[in-house]
Amino acid sequence: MTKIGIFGSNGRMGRALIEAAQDNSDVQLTHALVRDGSAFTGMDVGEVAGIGKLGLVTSTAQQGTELADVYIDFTLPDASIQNLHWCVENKKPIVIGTTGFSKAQLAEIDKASSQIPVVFAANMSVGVNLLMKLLETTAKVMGEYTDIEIWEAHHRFKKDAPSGTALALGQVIADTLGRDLEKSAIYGREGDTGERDPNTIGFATIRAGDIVGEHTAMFADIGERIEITHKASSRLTFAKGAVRAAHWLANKEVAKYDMQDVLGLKD
Ligand SMILES: NC(=O)C1=CN([C@@H]2O[C@H](COP(=O)(O)OP(=O)(O)OC[C@H]3O[C@@H](n4cnc5c(N)ncnc54)[C@H](OP(=O)(O)O)[C@@H]3O)[C@@H](O)[C@H]2O)C=CC1
Ligand SMILES: O=C(O)C1=N[C@H](C(=O)O)C[C@H](O)C1
Repeated sequence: MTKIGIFGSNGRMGRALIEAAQDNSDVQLTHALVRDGSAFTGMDVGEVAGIGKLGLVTSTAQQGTELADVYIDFTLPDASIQNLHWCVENKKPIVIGTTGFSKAQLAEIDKASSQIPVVFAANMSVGVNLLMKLLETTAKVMGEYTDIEIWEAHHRFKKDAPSGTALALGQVIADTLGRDLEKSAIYGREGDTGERDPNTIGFATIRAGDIVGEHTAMFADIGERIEITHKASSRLTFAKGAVRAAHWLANKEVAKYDMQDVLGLKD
């Protein structure tokens, strides 16, 4: 049994993680954190998640360092880095699902991964991680001569764009084709753009209503195109993946892992 802690327990993902932990018999939720001074401090976690009382109340990072074996963080980049430092100080493995990190923050995650085990993935669903494998194959077969476009849609509350998943999909394609994503990426188009440069990878973003998360990668030629799409209809799919990752990470060596490692999808 892995004892897990959740940062940002009152967030959209925090609440889904509480529910997912309840549904997984390999783990026990023993530490549910909220930010210092949060109005949610001291509330029953089940009531925070809307699933009825569970007999555990939320607390802050200061209120215990031995309360869980592995921590899960889906917050915002600055908070995530703060939580990562707390895990390094307390030698706790961490699963990070937050997106939108700056380059400097990504370097901090790399550095922390030489001190504690870290799973870091922009998307914890099985479907998106399988989609990444399909993209490798598609890019190998069609990537050199097709126009590659990635688009994503998310709810109105999302703060970062393009989504971490869209960027990760672009990275898989760029790596497979031996391209530098920073040089190939086009983030939206407007005005007199001229004809399409065949070496670019285009990104488009939709933010609307309560869309949980949708991603499509398109490889378009004259005469045919392939579109590979993933649609998430519940945050529980990400949360279940993250809880599975936390249990998997409990006894792993110090290193940086991703969901492909957790799911055994690496060649
Ligand atoms: N990897 C994956 O599979 C997925 C990743 N995500 C990513 O997870 C992240 C969170 O998404 P979501 O749950 O929708 O976001 P929410 O805004 O609903 O939740 C954010 C949480 O972070 C807390 N938080 C924010 N700032 C701070 C801070 N400075 N100090 C302490 N706590 C803080 C909030 O607390 P408070 O309410 O007090 O501000 C809240 O609990 C995003 O980056 C999103 O892209 C989302 C889904 C799947
Ligand atoms: O903010 C979200 O909600 C999501 N964010 C992740 C991302 O940026 O890729 C994953 C998922 O699509 C939901």
